[in-house]
Amino acid sequence: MQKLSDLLKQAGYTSQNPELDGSIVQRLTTDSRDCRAGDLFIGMPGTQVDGSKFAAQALANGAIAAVVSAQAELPTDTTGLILVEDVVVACAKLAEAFYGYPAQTMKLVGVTGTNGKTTTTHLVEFLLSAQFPTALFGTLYARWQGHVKVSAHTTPFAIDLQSLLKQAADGGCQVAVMEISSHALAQKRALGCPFEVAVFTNLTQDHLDYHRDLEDYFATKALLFQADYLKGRAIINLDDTFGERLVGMVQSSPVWTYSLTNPQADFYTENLTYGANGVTGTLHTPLGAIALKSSLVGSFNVANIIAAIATAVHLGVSLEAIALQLPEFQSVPGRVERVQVSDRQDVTVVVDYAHTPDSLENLLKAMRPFTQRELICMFGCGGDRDRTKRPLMGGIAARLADRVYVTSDNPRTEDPQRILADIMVGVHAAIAEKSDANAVTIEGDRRKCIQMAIAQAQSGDTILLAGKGHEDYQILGKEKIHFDDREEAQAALQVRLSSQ
Ligand SMILES: CC(=O)N[C@H]1[C@@H](OP(=O)(O)OP(=O)(O)OC[C@H]2O[C@@H](n3ccc(=O)[nH]c3=O)[C@H](O)[C@@H]2O)O[C@H](CO)[C@@H](O)[C@@H]1O[C@H](C)C(=O)N[C@@H](C)C(=O)N[C@H](CCC(=O)O)C(=O)O
Ligand SMILES: Nc1ncnc2c1ncn2[C@@H]1O[C@H](COP(=O)(O)OP(=O)(O)OP(=O)(O)O)[C@@H](O)[C@H]1O
Ligand SMILES: N[C@H](CCC[C@H](N)C(=O)O)C(=O)O
Ligand SMILES: [Mg+2]
Repeated sequence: MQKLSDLLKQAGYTSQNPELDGSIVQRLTTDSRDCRAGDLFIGMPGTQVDGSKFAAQALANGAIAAVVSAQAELPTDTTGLILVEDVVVACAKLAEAFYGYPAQTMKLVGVTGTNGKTTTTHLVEFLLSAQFPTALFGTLYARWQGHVKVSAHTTPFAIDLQSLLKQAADGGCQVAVMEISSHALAQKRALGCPFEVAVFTNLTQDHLDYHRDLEDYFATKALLFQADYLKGRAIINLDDTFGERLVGMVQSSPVWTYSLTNPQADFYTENLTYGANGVTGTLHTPLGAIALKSSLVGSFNVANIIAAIATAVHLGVSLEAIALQLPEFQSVPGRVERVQVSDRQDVTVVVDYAHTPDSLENLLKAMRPFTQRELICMFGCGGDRDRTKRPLMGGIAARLADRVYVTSDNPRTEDPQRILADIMVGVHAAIAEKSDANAVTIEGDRRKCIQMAIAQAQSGDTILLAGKGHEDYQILGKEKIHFDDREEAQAALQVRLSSQ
């Protein structure tokens, strides 16, 4: 809680309503519908509407004042309005001032990239925790020192982010590791956060509903590596072509590169051996080599591991401690998560969050060597999201799996049939290229589809249920219902067992 005039001054703004200067700000909010007495409303620009339009409603609901864009259409009576040039910047500045600049008391690690953020941040949290109390913010949850809050977004909005940082700092955390989405960078959710480490995992197609094209998506991700955000070291994947480009773009910070194979990189691996139960090999680092052993499956996870190790090394964790700890890391919920209900189970079922062409391809390739008989892929694509990735995912599934089940993911407000049809364009094109046409089943009801895929499988098959991973809901229209691939798979496996 702060006096309005003090808060504005700290954030770098001048008071425009002397009669309100003494008012005590109890909360910051960006939703006029949720305003109450003691709130300072911030009218954010959105994809649907400009929040500045709702200043009058916010004030009527009890807000002390409303921060709005100086460019917005203003009412004749401007009582209670605070005009700023850039509301998004103002929101970030007010949020950090309101919560007392919590990021200044911790070391921040930001992980960006299309795939691997959640996995890498979990690995970083795990490797650091023995030495530093560490907070983790990401797609699944914000957690620190025994507190867990389920996330609504991969990167919290500025006000929530600063509030979480404050709670983590008050809880004694010395490090906060967070996923930084491209949406977050575009919307300046983490503006003002000084990152000691910024990690770039990779960039492949996604989010082209939000970004103009891949170059625009890349330019947005690259913002995290500029001096505004990055105060310490950049850690960049040299195996990714955008990563290679990014190395040349980082001007003001030292860079460490990593690679699975390239000895030019600062961190690279050798002699990797993949098994159904994980991977072993050697990791070369600027401080010497260590033995690598992890239960994570797939070469993409080795990339995540190297990125996490480089981060831990930069923050001062010894190579010995890392080599000792790493084999103990179990898994991340919903990432290559096996569903096992009985020793008698004769098929392998894996739930995974692959929801981009690149992740689906990597996952299918990673599962193939451990598939005794056929590799079966069930997936769908989210509605109100990048439509152009759908046929690409259809093509990948049809080419790399023996049998494909196309179903719904989160249709949101789109017609589910249209999403299935978009996917099928890619499936058909891939099948046309091949003489041995794969079996393809289309079933829009995800529950039924999981039941069919598991019931129809043969002993020794691997069934991949992709796209929703940890999600315990399905979004149909504007409604959110409980739905969990893991629970559905367990039930279907029980039915299969009882009929054997
Ligand atoms: C694209 C995007 O990020 N959209 C977010 C944005 O919605 P919007 O731009 O459509 O908002 P809007 O409806 O135009 O409203 C503009 C402003 O007016 C305010 N308003 C609106 C109506 C009203 O009566 N009163 C009022 O005050 C709203 O609270 C808002 O602040 O602002 C909304 C509320 O502030 C967010 O809920 C919404 O996130 C939506 C739910 C979302 O799904 N975002 C996803 C795409 C996202 O951010 N994903 C990333 C990346 C995930 C990944 O890595 O794959 C993430 O970090 O999670
Ligand atoms: N480094 C990687 N490269 C490519 N694919 C990966 C990588 N790491 C994980 N994957 C695949 O991508 C899926 C999502 O991984 P993860 O949740 O770690 O990514 P994310 O970047 O956090 O995704 P989101 O943008 O949805 O938050 C995994 O389930 C796996 O199939
Ligand atoms: N953070 C991603 C998650 C996608 C998960 C998938 N299940 C879907 O709903 O498309 C997004 O908002 O695009
Ligand atoms: Mg994530």
